[in-house]
Amino acid sequence: MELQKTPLNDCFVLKPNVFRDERGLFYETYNQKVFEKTTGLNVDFVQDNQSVSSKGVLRGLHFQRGEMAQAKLVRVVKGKVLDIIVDIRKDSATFGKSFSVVLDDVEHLQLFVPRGFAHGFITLSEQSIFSYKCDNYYDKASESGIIYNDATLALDWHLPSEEFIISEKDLELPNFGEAVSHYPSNS
Ligand SMILES: Cc1cn([C@H]2C[C@H](O)[C@@H](COP(=O)(O)OP(=O)(O)O[C@H]3O[C@H](C)C(=O)[C@H](O)[C@H]3O)O2)c(=O)[nH]c1=O
Repeated sequence: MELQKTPLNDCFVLKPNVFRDERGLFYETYNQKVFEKTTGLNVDFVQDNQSVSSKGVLRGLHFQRGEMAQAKLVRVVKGKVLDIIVDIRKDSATFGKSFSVVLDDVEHLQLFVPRGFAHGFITLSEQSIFSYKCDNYYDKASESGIIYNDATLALDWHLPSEEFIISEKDLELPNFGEAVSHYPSNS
C-alpha cells in the first residue's frame, strides 16, 4: 500500500496493492497492520457504511460534532465519484481548506479523512457503490454539515448543477461560517 500526502494536514490518499490476472483482480480493502504501518496511526474503526447513488447524487458535506466526530476511510466499490473534504479544525493550519480526489473502481484509491473534517461526494458514473469505515458510531443528534454550494468554499463538483440530486436535508445545511461557529476547535 502506498501513502500519498494531501495539502490538508493528517489527511491522505492510500493506493492499495491490486493483484490483477486473467480472472479479474484482488486486493485487501483493509488490513489493520498494513494501515498502521503505512500511516503511523492506530485507528479503531467501529462501523462500516455503504451507500448506492445514481449519477449526480451529491451527499454532504457532513460531519458529526464534538465527541461523536468520525474519522473515515472511504473508497468506491463500483463506479466513480468526486470526493471532497473540508478542514473544520479551527486550530489547524489548513482550517477552511478543501481537497478533492476522484475515487473509482479502476485505481481503487482510498481517502483517509480524520476527525474534524466535513465530507461529501458526488457520483460521476451512472451508479456508485460507496463504502467506508468510521471510527465512531452514527449519532443523529451530533449530525451537522455545510451546504454544498457555500460561497466561501466555492467547491467545484465537476458536474453541471442542473444534474445534482440532493436530499431535502442537505439542501438545508448551514453555510461554512455558521457550521464551524458551533464546532469545537479541539475535534
Ligand atoms: C450516516 C448514517 C445514516 N443512517 C441512516 C439515517 C437515514 O435514515 C439514512 C440515510 O442517511 P443520510 O441521508 O444521512 O445518508 P448520507 O447522505 O449518505 O450520509 C453520509 O454521507 C456523507 C458522505 C458522510 O460522510 C456521512 O458518513 C454520512 O452523513 O441512513 C444510519 O442509520 N447510520 C449512519 O451511519
